[in-house]
Amino acid sequence: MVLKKYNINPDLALERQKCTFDIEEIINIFDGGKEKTSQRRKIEDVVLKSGLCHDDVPEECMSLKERYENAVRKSCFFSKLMKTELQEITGIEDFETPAIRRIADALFKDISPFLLHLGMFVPTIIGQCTSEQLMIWLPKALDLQIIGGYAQTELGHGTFIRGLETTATYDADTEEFVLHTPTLTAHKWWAGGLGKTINHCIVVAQLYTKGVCYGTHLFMVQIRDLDTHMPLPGIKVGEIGPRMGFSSADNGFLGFNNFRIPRNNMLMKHAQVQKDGTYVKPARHGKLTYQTMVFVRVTLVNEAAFNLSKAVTIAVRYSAVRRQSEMRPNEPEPQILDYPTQQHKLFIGIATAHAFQLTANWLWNTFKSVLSDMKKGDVGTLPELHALSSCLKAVCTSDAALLIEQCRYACGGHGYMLSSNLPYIYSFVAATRTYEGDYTILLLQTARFLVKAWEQAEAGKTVTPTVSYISRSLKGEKNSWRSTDEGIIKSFQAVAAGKIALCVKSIRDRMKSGLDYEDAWLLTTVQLVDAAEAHCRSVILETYCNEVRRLTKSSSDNVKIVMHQLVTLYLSYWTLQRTGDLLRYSSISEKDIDFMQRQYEELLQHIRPNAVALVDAFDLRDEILHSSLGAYDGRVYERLMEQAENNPMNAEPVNQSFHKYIKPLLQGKL
Ligand SMILES: CCCCCCCC/C=C\CCCCCCCCC/C=C/C(=O)SCCNC(=O)CCNC(=O)[C@H](O)C(C)(C)COP(=O)(O)OP(=O)(O)OC[C@H]1O[C@@H](n2cnc3c(N)ncnc32)[C@H](O)[C@@H]1OP(=O)(O)O
Ligand SMILES: Cc1cc2nc3c(=O)[nH]c(=O)nc-3n(C[C@H](O)[C@H](O)[C@H](O)COP(=O)(O)OP(=O)(O)OC[C@H]3O[C@@H](n4cnc5c(N)ncnc54)[C@H](O)[C@@H]3O)c2cc1C
Repeated sequence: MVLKKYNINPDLALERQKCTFDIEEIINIFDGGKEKTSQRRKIEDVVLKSGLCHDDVPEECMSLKERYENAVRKSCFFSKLMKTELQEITGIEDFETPAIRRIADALFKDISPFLLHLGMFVPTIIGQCTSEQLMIWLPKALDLQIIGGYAQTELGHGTFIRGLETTATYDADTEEFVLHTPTLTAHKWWAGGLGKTINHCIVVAQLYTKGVCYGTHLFMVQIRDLDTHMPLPGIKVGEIGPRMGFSSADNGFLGFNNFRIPRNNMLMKHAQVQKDGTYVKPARHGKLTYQTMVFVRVTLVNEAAFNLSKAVTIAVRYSAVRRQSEMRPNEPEPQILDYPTQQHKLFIGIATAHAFQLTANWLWNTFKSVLSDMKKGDVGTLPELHALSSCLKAVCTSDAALLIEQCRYACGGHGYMLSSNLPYIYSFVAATRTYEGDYTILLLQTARFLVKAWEQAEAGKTVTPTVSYISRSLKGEKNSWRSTDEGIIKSFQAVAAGKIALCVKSIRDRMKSGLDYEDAWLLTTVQLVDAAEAHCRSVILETYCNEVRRLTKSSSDNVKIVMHQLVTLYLSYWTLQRTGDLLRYSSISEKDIDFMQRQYEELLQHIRPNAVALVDAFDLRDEILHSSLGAYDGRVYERLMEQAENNPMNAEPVNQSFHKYIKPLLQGKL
């Protein structure tokens, strides 16, 4: 749609006058510097001027088939733009640059069928291929001569990768692998782009050679003819059907009937099958084939932050424009943003978007540093990265989904309109809580690491920095509550340590009563998930505080103040959410809790004048927000009416169903 130009709504104009800080300063902090901001804006200008974002009818009014076809059209032209103008004008060659990710949302209100190509296919080639394989596939994939996806999940198994049923059996006579789908439940299911778009696919299958199964490995498989796009003989492929979201992309199913691929199509950076069928196991770590999942989990923390920033921008701007009820009899209706309960719903969204964005950046740097260790042959830091990326992916996507839904509640009935964009944002983020490792499963992975860390610390060994609080707790350090940043973080660490201690005790007690380790673990999993979540909270709180302090060192005082107000709001909010835990594991008193409650309520008032400016500082263009409620000019009612008038349902005054059904019904002739 072409966005009509309106004058700024006077309420929003007044809000912007109240701002106490330089918005540009905060924008630069989150972009990573002035230059990055200007580079991002340049990219956005190119894409927005390209005309690619235009739809003749609103996306939500198209049929599923039309939505898919429209998204393919845009993906192709956007890919061309990335290869040509964007590279030439900005000098940017990296598809994963955050600026490309952000502006992609101006094209796709839902998602691109090419997402998995860039999000998983290319990263898997980079992470799992030998240098020879890389030279064959990477240039083609980057140049989009081949388009790929990542087919791991099956109809019967998603979480339990070791339970996957697809087989890849090596035939030494022909030097080929035979891919086969032995059962109904072995069909690949869900892979993005698989339904209709891609011609290549990374397939995860159980490797058999010389009659022995060596577990799951990755294979590059061409599934469609490059010219006709017809499925190759031996391949059964299609779309799985309508979903809650992801409607403009094509999630697919895939079955193999003894389908042959060359030996060299096994991705052999870590494990190999030699020509005679001899298996060479990975030299360093058994789970290196899971690396793409770790990469995506890291990027999903960023997705949580970005999508939450969109939702809260929409809801805060709307709340500044919307007037409802009265605070005192006969007074004019206030902006709903003036209600403390509305501020309570929304300001935590702003603070959380900051917390997650800074945590995402920190996690990304940790990921890069672990990759560089691994390149040198050191896999020692991988378990901690796995534990961190697992819990952060779980907690950040889950919190973001809840807060986005809260933003929708904050917009009342209008938030329910698809044109608000809140339902799209929610259904996208709700899926991220499940895919790439379900919430519970990933927290249990972190819990496994925490219990091991506890045992190591008990044995007097040094543990990694993110769990060093365990050693302090084992040494008998008692928590004394202080309502400072450091004090609160320490208390949250005490909560995590207390919960891990109880898990360890429960497991041991259960084993003493005769259970084996597996059963003792299983019966403790409710507590283990809880302990991993508590650990994750302490990591987010600490990272957020540290990063704000580091990044605002040379900022103006006003930016320091407002950024720190948000940090304090976040710490107070979580303290109040977790009073039960804190009363149990820290020395917090009822008086302290009263103080935190008052501090929290005062902070809502302090932040209130800057609320609109703070969401403006996410610097999200209207074309990215796609929202009738959240546009920069605040012309909510004009846009809602515009959307209604453009609704294809209103193209004819009387719908044909009246003549076909209603009239005959009215006349008793049906
Ligand atoms: C033109 C178009 C424009 C668009 C452009 C936009 C630009 C886009 C660019 C970027 C955007 C990025 C966004 C990306 C979005 C991507 C969309 C993704 C869609 C979804 C995809 C998927 O879902 S793929 C499928 C994912 N599946 C899963 O995650 C399954 C979850 N299950 C598991 O991971 C495992 O089964 C599980 C870990 C649960 C258990 O594994 P198991 O082998 O059984 O291991 P276990 O016995 O429990 O543990 C043994 C041991 O191993 C350790 N370990 C386990 N996993 C890992 C690991 N990953 N790394 C390291 N170590 C691991 C574990 O801790 C144990 O250790 P020890 O305790 O023994 O020491
Ligand atoms: C939109 C979307 C896109 C996707 N894209 C892809 C893709 O491109 N490629 C791909 O391969 N896959 C993809 N997936 C699949 C996704 O990775 C899986 O759905 C996800 O990993 C969860 O696995 P599952 O569906 O088997 O859930 P299940 O494992 O069946 O989980 C169901 C429930 O059982 C619980 N549960 C399972 N095991 C345990 C356990 N051991 N202990 C305690 N509780 C347990 C879970 O917590 C959950 O509550 C996609 C999924 C979605 C929704």
